[in-house]
Amino acid sequence: MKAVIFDLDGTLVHSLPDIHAAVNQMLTNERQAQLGMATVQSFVGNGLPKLVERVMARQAMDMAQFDRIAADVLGIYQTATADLSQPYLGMEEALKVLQAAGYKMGVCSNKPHGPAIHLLMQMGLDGYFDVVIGGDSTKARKPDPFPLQETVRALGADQVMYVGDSEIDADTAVAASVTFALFTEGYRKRAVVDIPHQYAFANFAQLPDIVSGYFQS
Ligand SMILES: O=C(O)COP(=O)(O)O
Ligand SMILES: [Mg+2]
Repeated sequence: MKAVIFDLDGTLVHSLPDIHAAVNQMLTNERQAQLGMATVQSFVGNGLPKLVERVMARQAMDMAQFDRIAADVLGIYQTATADLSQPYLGMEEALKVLQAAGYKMGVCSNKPHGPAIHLLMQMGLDGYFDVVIGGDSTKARKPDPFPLQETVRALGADQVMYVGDSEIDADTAVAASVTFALFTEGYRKRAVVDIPHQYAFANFAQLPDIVSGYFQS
């Protein structure tokens, strides 16, 4: 069975504006200065605990408060997960084409599972995915291969492509020996040539041909 597995933040959805807003709401609560969108973007990718750690380090906040601050950010984000987020252009159309072509689809994200499900539901995307693995769903987070392997296993897939936007996704695919398609318009930090990938695309209209080309090869 053939499956296409997607990353979420910066791949299916431009979710940064809501993440940014949640971080800044927490910073307001803590009487700290606000952070810009680009700074917060550079902190996204390794999951919520890492994001909070990076924000607190940047603001020289007391790390003894980490658990309370992380819970605060999660609580705020859970109440406004999809207020400002935008689906990438053509993404849902590509999912429709892939679903109609018979591919099974899953999500493997470092975003916590609760907000990941909430975001997919709010965007009307939950019906495309049989399995959603979040950053807190398994014993490990990407770039550890385990969550991706777990997504493959839960889908019951024997042939897989992973689609993601970051070097973390690329490293995960390498570690799991899974073919990787890089969406170049998300939150990557390095140049496209410096990120290991078998396929790259800037427009979701290209994805169905990439997927069918790979599975026919
Ligand atoms: O939550 C993050 O840091 C990144 O989430 P992603 O794995 O869906 O890109
Ligand atoms: Mg991502």
